[in-house]
Amino acid sequence: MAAASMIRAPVGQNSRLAGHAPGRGGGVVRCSLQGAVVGGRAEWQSSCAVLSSKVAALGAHFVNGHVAPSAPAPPQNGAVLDLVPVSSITGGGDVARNLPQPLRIADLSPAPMHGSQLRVAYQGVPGAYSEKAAGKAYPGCDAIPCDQFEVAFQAVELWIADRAVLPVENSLGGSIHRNYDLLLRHRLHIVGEVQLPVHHCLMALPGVRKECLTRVISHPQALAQCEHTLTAMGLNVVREAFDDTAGAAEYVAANGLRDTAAIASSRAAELYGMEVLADGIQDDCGNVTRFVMLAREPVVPRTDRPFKTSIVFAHDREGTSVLFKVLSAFAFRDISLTKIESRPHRHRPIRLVDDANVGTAKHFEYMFYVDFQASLAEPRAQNALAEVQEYTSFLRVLGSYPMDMTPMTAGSSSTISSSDSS
Ligand SMILES: O=C(O)C(=O)C[C@]1(C(=O)O)C=C[C@@H](O)C=C1
Repeated sequence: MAAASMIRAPVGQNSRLAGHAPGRGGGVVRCSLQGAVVGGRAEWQSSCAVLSSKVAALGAHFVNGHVAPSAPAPPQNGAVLDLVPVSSITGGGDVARNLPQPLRIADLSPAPMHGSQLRVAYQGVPGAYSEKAAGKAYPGCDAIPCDQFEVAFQAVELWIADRAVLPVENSLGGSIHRNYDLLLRHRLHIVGEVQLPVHHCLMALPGVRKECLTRVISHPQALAQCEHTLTAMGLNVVREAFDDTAGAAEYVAANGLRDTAAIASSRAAELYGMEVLADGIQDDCGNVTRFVMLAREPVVPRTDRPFKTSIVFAHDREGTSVLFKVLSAFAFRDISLTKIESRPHRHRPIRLVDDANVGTAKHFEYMFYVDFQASLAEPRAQNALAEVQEYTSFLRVLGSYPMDMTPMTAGSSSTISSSDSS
């Protein structure tokens, strides 16, 4: 897995603060499920095309109450697409270099060609757990570091990367809310999941003793995952949030901070010349983070292996019975839920589109995210979703993808195979 130079957010969006900051406004369309849940590969593909053309045609987000362009920018010549050099066609020259270059079949392919290296965006710097997750999800990939979660989404949307691998939940620290919000705001598809055992080290500059430390910096999730152990170690240190674990190690090393330790992976310690003061400081040895793989195109759901489907929905009716009804639609069909998450959404209108393609902005108190264990190719899942659609005002399928069957135990190193067939 080759390391690439980091993709940063534009000036003004960048920060070295933790990446779990509240998001900004965005909008989402209501996509008709009728087309999306029918069986068969051809129908599935054509319904995806319908959904994406609907999204493209709508082409607007509500941002802070205003309509803003939302369609992802097309790939830019040279910067993103690997085009044939003009000089090889024309013999060179300044004029020729400025001319638009012809698209090739490979440029139109939604997935990289066989044998080419998949570019996978992750948040953090080399040595971050997300980089390791990218390598586990796509062995041999070209992992592209991004300074924020949102930049990883944009890298895929702008064709700078083919996939993004982003953390969504940890067995100790819980959900990574920022990524739930971003899943709704962006239009990428979940095409797989990967579970990564997370083993933290406390590290400092070589020669620094624990007693000299006044501060520990790391990603907020990592700090949360080590909270009890840090206290039990008797360290008199303030905890400070940083963008990512490996970035914290790099920061201590680059600034020669002898009063500050970082919590990060042993690979980060090696990469940035740090000394490990304590190994395995997570509060539970079964500490596991679940990552999702994102792509511009969905995978075709199958029934020959265990699949999971992720949805997000909202309702505008009074009372709690809607949630009860939605959950019962799965329970009656014996479909297990693996995750339920709710996110407040009062201040961000969602754009709903009716059958006549007329859009209206709607405010919902909460967005509900549900993962269930079934493939969208299964009739019981299609029926459950058709029923859910009746109870809700907004429903979107985030993805139907192969489950990572790796047991949730630390130290397990089995590799998942994604049927993200690219
Ligand atoms: O900071 C990193 O190394 C990350 O990859 C991020 C992250 C997260 O967001 O949860 C990933 C895995 C661990 O749970 C801790 C941090």
